[in-house]
Amino acid sequence: MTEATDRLLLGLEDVSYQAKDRLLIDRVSLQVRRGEILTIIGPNGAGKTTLLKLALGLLPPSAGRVRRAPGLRVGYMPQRLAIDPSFPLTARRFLSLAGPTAPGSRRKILAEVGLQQQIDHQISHLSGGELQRLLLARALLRDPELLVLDEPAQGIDVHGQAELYRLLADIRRQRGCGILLVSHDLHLVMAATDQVLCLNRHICCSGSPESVARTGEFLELFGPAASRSLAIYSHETDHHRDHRHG
Ligand SMILES: Nc1ncnc2c1ncn2[C@@H]1O[C@H](COP(=O)(O)OP(=O)(O)OP(=O)(O)O)[C@@H](O)[C@H]1O
Repeated sequence: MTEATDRLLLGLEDVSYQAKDRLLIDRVSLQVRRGEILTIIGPNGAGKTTLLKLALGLLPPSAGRVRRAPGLRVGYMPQRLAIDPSFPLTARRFLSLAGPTAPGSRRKILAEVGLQQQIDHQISHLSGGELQRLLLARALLRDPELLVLDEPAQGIDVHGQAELYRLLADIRRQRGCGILLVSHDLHLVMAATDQVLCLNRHICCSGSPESVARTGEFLELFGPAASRSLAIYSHETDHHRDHRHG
C-alpha cells in the first residue's frame, strides 16, 4: 500500500456515549482509511446513527477519543431530504443552495451520479433513487476525502439499491475517498464494502464481509438466511473485488 492509500481519515478509540441513564454506545473503536469502505450494520436502535454523529463531531463522546485527519473534508448524506420534496426547486438549484462551488462543478457532479438529464427537473418529479443520488451529489460538492452516508438506499427498490451501491464503489475507485456508511441492506451492501462492523451498542463482530457472515454473533442478530445470502453474494463478486482486498 502506498502512503496515500494508507492515510487514516477517521479513528474512534474506545468511544462511549451516555444519554441520560442509557449507554447508547459502549467502547467502540473503528478506523477509516483513504480508499476504504466501512459499513456499519445492526438492528433498529443499535446506535448506528448515534455512532455516525460521534464520528462527525456532532455529538461529544462521553468517553474515548475521536480523531479526524487535520483539515479533513467530509461529505455527509443524511437518510432523507430535509425539505418537502414537493417544494418547487430544480436539481440544479437544490445543489446551488449548498453554497458556492467551482464553475461547472455542479454539472460535473450531477453527471457523475447519473443525473445529467435531470439537471433542470423539479425535485418533485424525481424518483426515490434519483432523489438519493441528488443527496449524494450534494455530499460530493466539497470534494470530500471522507463520505459519511446514513442508510443511503432507504426507500429505493432493489434494482435502485444495487445501482446506488455500484455508484458508491465507482466513486471510491475514482476519487479514492474513504466511505463510512450505515446500512440495513445486508445482501447488497456486501458488493462494495471492505470492512463490516456489526453494532448493537457495542461491536458484536467486525472484519471482512465473508468473515463476519460466519460469526455466531452475526447469525444471532440476522439469522442464517442473511448469512447464506452474504456468502453467496461475496462468492459471486469475488472476481470484481479490488485485489488489494480480494
Ligand atoms: N439523545 C438521546 N437521548 C436518549 N436516547 C436516545 C438519544 N438519541 C437516540 N436515542 C435512542 O438511542 C437508541 C439508538 O438510536 P440510533 O438512532 O443511534 O439507532 P439506529 O441504530 O440508528 O436505529 P435505526 O436503525 O432505527 O435508525 C434508540 O433507542 C434511540 O431512541
